[in-house]
Amino acid sequence: MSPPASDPAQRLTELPFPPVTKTHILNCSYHSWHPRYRAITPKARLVPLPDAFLSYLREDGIVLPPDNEDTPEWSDSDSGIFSGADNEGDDADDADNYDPSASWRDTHETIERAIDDLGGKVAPKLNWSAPKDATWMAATNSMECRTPNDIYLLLKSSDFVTHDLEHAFDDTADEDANGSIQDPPASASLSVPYHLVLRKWVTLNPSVEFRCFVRSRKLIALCQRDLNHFDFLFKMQDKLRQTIQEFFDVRLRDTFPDPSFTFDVYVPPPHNRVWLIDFNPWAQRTDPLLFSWLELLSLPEPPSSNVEESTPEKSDGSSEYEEDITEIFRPEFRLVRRDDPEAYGFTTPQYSAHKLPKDVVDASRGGEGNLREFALQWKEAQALAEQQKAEDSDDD
Ligand SMILES: Nc1ncnc2c1ncn2[C@@H]1O[C@H](COP(=O)(O)OP(=O)(O)OP(=O)(O)O)[C@@H](O)[C@H]1O
Repeated sequence: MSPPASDPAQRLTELPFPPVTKTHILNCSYHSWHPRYRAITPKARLVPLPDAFLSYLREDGIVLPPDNEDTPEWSDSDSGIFSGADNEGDDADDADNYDPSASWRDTHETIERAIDDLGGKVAPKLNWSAPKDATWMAATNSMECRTPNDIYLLLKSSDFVTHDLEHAFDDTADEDANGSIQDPPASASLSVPYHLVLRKWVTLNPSVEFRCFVRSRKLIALCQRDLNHFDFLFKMQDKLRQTIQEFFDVRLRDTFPDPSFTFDVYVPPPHNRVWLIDFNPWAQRTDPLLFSWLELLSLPEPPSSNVEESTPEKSDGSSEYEEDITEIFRPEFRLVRRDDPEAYGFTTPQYSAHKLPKDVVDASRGGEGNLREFALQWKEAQALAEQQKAEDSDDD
């Protein structure tokens, strides 16, 4: 679940969302739904996270535990981002001895074992969000992680993960014992059972990832997740829609705790098996991709039986042509057409708002290593500026 995309036009409109509660958000947390849907998700391990690990994630700067097997690929104590095993000089002696994982060693070891169990390569996420916005920090330029340190680097660099940690219950209401809506208690975020989700790494083809929208237990719409044009999808649109509809009817419609939600799926060739990737709440914070929330809230709903009730009757009460004139509701399935990317204004890469300003990146050209180092320093400068601002406002 990424932080809400800013859509000023939509923010100006009061959207008629039903209240979103803490329970709705928790129902979409991987640790809540995974036990029920384990058989239809890619193989994964969940590691419960102790407070000490959460404090580590929340700390400024990126200090990685000593990596005893390899020399760390990059280290720079001046940038505030380094591996504890690779520093020289007086100041660095302290860093040499410093192991941030000392207070959560068990967790570190559990993560190591889980990576092994999953074949040596994993895609990490927290309860709701994957660090998709931080892949530029990784040597692989992807979310593929082979060591615990690969995972910590991605998690600590990601704004999406920070959103899970600090803002999971933003804009939610809570129900009291009588079922009426209240403001959430200030300490709400303390009660999240945080988990690290490690999914066995599979090379997914982004063209066959889809987001599906469910209102009142009816699948009303679906669309691509990757916003590029893929010609071949148009030929198989009906088959994909039918496969996903059947998957929803059999697996999710009556089992997900909320009546309205979104889910993401992967439908690899030959497109007759569906993998569940994720759930998101029926809320403005979920990216509606090729739809707008206003559309999703007002799209017509299918009749309950999926059958048009107005079949004319013969005098004996039967309806001879019922089969022929029955209308089957089909959820609206949007694909990106050839000219859409420009028309919709999404030619900029996804998540770019969470990366660095283009000028800054351009100015730092000169090899991937330099760019990464420059980016790290830039992040640290930003953190220092924030800290200075906070101190200045305290002085006032
Ligand atoms: N097992 C896996 N191996 C490799 N890549 C994966 C795996 N599972 C998911 N991915 C990729 O990671 C992407 C993000 O995963 P996921 O949807 O769980 O993250 P998210 O943060 O919840 O996303 P959103 O905010 O869009 O809901 C997926 O679109 C998919 O491309």
